[in-house]
Amino acid sequence: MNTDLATSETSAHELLHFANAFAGLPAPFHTRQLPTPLPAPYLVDASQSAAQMIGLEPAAFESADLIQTLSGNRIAAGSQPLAAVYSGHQFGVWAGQLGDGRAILLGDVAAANGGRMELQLKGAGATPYSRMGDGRAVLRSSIREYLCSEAMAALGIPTSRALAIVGSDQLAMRERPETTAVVTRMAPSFVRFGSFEHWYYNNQHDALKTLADYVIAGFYPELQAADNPYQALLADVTRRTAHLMAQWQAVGFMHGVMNTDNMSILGLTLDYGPFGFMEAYDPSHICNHTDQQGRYAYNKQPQIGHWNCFALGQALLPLIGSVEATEAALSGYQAQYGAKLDELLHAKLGLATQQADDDKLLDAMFALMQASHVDFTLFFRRLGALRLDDAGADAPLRDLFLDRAAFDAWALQYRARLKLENSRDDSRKLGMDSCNPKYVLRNYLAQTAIEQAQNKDFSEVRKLLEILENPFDEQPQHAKYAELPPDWARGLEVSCSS
Ligand SMILES: Nc1ncnc2c1ncn2[C@@H]1O[C@H](COP(=O)(O)OP(=O)(O)OP(=O)(O)O)[C@@H](O)[C@H]1O
Ligand SMILES: [Mg+2]
Repeated sequence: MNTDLATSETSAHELLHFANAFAGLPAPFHTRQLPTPLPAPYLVDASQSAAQMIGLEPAAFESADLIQTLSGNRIAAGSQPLAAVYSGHQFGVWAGQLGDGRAILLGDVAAANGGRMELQLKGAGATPYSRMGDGRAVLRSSIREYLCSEAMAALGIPTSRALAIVGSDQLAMRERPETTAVVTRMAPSFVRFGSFEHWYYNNQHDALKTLADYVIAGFYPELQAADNPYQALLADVTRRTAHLMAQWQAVGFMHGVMNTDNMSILGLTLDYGPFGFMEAYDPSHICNHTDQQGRYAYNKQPQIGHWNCFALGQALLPLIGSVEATEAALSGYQAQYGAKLDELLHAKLGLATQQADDDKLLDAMFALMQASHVDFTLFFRRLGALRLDDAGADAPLRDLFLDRAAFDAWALQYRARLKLENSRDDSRKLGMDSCNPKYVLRNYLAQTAIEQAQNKDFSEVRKLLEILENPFDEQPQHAKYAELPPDWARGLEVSCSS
C-alpha cells in the first residue's frame, strides 16, 4: 500500500469526476489497489478527440493535477482504484488466473454521449495479479497502444481509446532496460471473455451470474427483456465479434494475441501488443514474432474469433441452461462474419451491388496480390483511382504488380463488373476513398516515432497521431507516410515484450 499519495479532499477543482460502477461489484471481482507512483512524470502526448469524449478541453493537459492523476501519483476525488480479476485461454491453452497485472481502473466518468467511460491506467504498477511481472509498461509499447487505439477509432473500428501517455525516466527491464510509461485507456467497460471464464472454471456460478447481470444491466440493457438474457448476451457478443473480425480483415489489421483475456465483452479491439497492419499481402502472415505456430495469423483471425466466442459460450452455459441454446447463440457467427466482410469488400472495390460471380473476382484479386506481394493499403487506395475508360490512369496501381499482364487481365474483368452497374468514376472514387485508408500505422512509422520519443522528442508521436486521425484524407503534405516501408523496416519484429 502506498502512503505517499496525495488524495484530494475536495472535488471542486477536479477535471474528472469519478464514480465507481465496477467497484460496486463484490470483493472477489477485484482488489482495491492504488497505482504505484511514477517518478517525475511528463506528458508524452494526449489525444484531443479522446479527451473530447469525456469533456476535457485541450488546456486540461496543462494541469499538473491531471498529469499526476494520469501517472497514478495522485488519486482524484471520488476515484476508487482497483485491479480486476480474470482468467483466460492463452494460445488455445487454459492459463488459469491472470487479472489486471499492470492495469489499474480509476473508475468511470461522464461521457459526452450521455454514457459513462471507464479510465484505466496501463502500466501503473504491480497488483495482486502481476505474477512474475513488474506492473510496468515501457514507452515503446505504450506509444504503439496509444497510436493504434486512436488510429483504429479513426478508421471506424470499435476499440478501447487512449487518452494520454505519460512517461518517466524510470527503467524497466525487458530485452534491455527501457523507460516506462502509463497509457490512460478508456472504454465503457474492460470486462473480457476471460472475466466470465474465471468464475466458470472456478465453479462459482453465483459470481458468474452477478457479472453477467452487471454487464447486461450496464451495457446491454435492451437484453433484460429477452426470454433468456444470457443467451441473448452471448448472441449479441458473438455478432459484435464477428463484425469486428470482418472489420479487422478488411483493413488488414492483425491483433497478434487473440487470447480470451484480450477479448472485450463489448466487441472492442483490446490490448494492442504485437499488432500489425498487412503490408506485402500474405494471408498467412504472422505479426507476432512470439507466435511461432501462427495460431493468430491474419487468415486465422476469423476462426479464432469464433473459437473465442465458444470459450465464452462454455463459460455462460450454466446461466444459459442448455447446450442447444448456447449453440444457437453461437450459430450466427459465420453468416454474420461473411455478410459483413462481403459488405466491406464490396465497398472497398466500389461495388454498389452484390453479384453471383463476385467471389471469383475477389479471389482472383487476392491471389494476384499475394503472388506479387502487393502492399494491402496501397492497393485498395490506388484501386479507387482506376478509371473505366482510361487504362493509362492505372499506372501507379499496375506498378504494384510483378506480373503486369495478370493484373491487366484482372482489371479487364473488374472494369466489366463495374460497367455492369453503371459505375461512375468520380462518385466511385469518393466512396472508395472513404473506406480505403491512405494512412495506417505501419510498424516502421511507429518505430520511428518511438525512437525519437526515447530521445525525448515527442513531436513525431504527435504528428503521426494527427495524420492517423484522418486516415481517409489525402493530406498531400504527408504523402511519404503512405509510401511503402523502407528497406530497413524489413527486419522489424514485434513480440509480446512490452
Ligand atoms: N509487466 C507486467 N507486469 C505485470 N503483469 C503483466 C505484465 N505484462 C503482462 N502482464 C499480465 O499478463 C497477462 C497477459 O498479458 P497481456 O500482454 O495480454 O496483457 P497486457 O498487455 O498487460 O494488458 P491488457 O490486456 O490489459 O491490455 C495479463 O494478466 C497482464 O496483466
Ligand atoms: Mg492482455
